[in-house]
Amino acid sequence: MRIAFINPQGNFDNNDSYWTQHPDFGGQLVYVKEVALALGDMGINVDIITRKIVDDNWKGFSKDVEIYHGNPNVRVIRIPFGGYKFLKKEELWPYIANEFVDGIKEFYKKENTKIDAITTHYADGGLTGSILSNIFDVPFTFTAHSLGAQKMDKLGVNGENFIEFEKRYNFSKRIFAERIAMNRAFVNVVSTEQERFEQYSHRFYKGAVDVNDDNKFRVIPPGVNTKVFTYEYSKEDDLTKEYIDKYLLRDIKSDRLNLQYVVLSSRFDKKKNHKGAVLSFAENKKLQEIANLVIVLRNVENPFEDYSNLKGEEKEIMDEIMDIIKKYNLKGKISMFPINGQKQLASAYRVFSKRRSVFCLTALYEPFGLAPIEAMYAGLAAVVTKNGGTLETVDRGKYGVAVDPENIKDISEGLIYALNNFEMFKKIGIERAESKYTWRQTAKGYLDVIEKELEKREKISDYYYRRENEEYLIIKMKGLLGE
Ligand SMILES: O=c1ccn([C@@H]2O[C@H](COP(=O)(O)OP(=O)(O)O[C@H]3O[C@H](CO)[C@@H](O)[C@H](O)[C@H]3O)[C@@H](O)[C@H]2O)c(=O)[nH]1
Ligand SMILES: O=P(O)(O)OC[C@H]1O[C@](O)(CO)[C@@H](O)[C@@H]1O
Repeated sequence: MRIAFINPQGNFDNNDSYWTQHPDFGGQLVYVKEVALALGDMGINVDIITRKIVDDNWKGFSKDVEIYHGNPNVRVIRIPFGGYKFLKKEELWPYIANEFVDGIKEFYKKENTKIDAITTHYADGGLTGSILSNIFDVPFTFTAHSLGAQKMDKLGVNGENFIEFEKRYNFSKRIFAERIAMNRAFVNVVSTEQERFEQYSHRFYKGAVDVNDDNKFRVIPPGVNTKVFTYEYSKEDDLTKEYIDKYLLRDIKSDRLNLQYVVLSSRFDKKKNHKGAVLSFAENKKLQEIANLVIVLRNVENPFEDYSNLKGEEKEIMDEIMDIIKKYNLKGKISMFPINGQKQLASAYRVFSKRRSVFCLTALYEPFGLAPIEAMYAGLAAVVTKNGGTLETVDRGKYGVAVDPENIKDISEGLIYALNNFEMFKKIGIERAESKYTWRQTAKGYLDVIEKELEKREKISDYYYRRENEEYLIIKMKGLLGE
C-alpha cells in the first residue's frame, strides 16, 4: 500500500532543520514525520509531499526526492510551486490548487506509481487533497492540526479589523480551504473529542461537516517520541546541564540558583501567549520566592544584549517580554537562552526535572499540544492552557494543572500549585504520557481508518461493477432473445 501525506508548508529533511525556528516549522512537522516513519516501519510505503525550495537562507529542501530518516519505505517528494524561494504558509494560497496539484499529478504520471490513499495536513494540505482525491479517485483524510477559526477568535479578528488581519493571515482563504477539506475528506482525524465537538462546531464551519456524524470523525491521539523525550537521565544530560548552568550563572542571581524553575519552550507565536506567562510571574511575589523563569529561544544567544535578528511577530513578542522585565525589575530572576532541536530540548527538560521544575504552556488556544506530553514524559510537572486539546491531555487537571491563559492570577496560582506538588505531577505525568500517547498507536489509527475505507470502496465499486454487469448481461440477453 502507498499513502501520500500532503503537507505544503514548512518542509522535511533528515536534520529536522529549522524546527520551531519559524511558525511553519513546528508540531505539525513532528506529527507528519512520526506517523509517516511509524507507518514505514509497518511496511507501508509513504510519500510525504511538500514544496521544493531552492533558497540560500533555507538549505536542505532542494532535492526532488529523498529517502526520509533512513527508512526505505518513506520518501520526501518536493514539488516546485510558487517559484523556488521560501514562502511562509500564508503566501502559498495562490499556487496550491494549480501549480502544486499539477506538479503532483505530473510526478506520479512520470513515475507511473499509484497511490492508494491520501492523508492531508492543515488547510493547505486539505485543499490539495480535495482536488487530488478526485483526480486519483482515492480517499483522503483531513487533519487540521490547527483550525483558522479559533486563531481568528483568539487574535480578536472582527468586522472592523478583518482587512488588516486578512493582509497578514489570509484567513478567508484558510477557512474556505478548511471547509472544503472537512466536507470532502472521508474522515476528519482529530486528536481529541474536544477538537471534534468544540473546534469543528465553530460557526465558520457550519454546513461544512456535521460534528455528530460518527462516520466523518476519528479521534486518533498523537504520540510522544519516547526515545527522545525519555525521563531516564543519561551522561549526555550532564553536558546539557553544563551548557544550561553557564546561562543560569549569567542571568540568575547567585542566591536564587537553587530555586525551582518554570520553563517556557513554545515557538514565538502570538497564539502561544508568552506574555501571559511572564506577566503571571512578574505579578506574583510568592511565585518569585520559589522559582525562576526560563524561556527557551532559537537563534538568540543573549536577548538582554541583542535580539536584532528577530523580525515581525517574534520581535514583537520579545519586545513585550523585555518591557515586562524592565517594568517589574525581573533581571536576575529570568534566564533566556537558545536550545536547538528536540534532542537538546528533551535533555534540557530532564536537567530541569532534577531541579523539580514545571513546564508552562499558556497558549490562548492550543489545538492539541505535543510539547506538554513531551515535557510530562521527560519528567516535568505540566501547567497548561485549558483552551483546546491540552485540557484533555491533562484530563482536566488530573495529570497536570489546567489554567485560564487570560487570567494572570489563575496562571500564577497554577504554577505555585504545580511547583509545590512537583513529585506527584512528575509521576502521574509520565504515566499519562506512557499509557496514552505513542506514535505507533497513532499510525495504527490512520492505517485502520484507511483500510476500512478502501474495503468499503472496494465493495461499492464491486457492487456498481456487478450491477453494471448484470444490467449489461440483461441487455445482452434481450438482444439474444431478439426482444
Ligand atoms: O527546539 C525545538 C522546540 C520544540 N520542538 C518541537 O516542536 C513541537 C511543537 O509542537 P506543539 O507543541 O504541538 O505546538 P505547535 O508547533 O503549535 O503545533 C501545531 O501542530 C501540532 C500537531 O498537530 C498540534 O499539537 C498543535 O496544537 C498545533 O498548534 C514539539 O514536538 C517540540 O518537540 C522542536 O522540534 N525543536
Ligand atoms: O498558528 P496556525 O496558523 O494556526 O498554525 C499552527 C502552525 O504550527 C504548525 O504546527 C507548524 O508546524 C503548523 O500546524 C502551523 O503552521
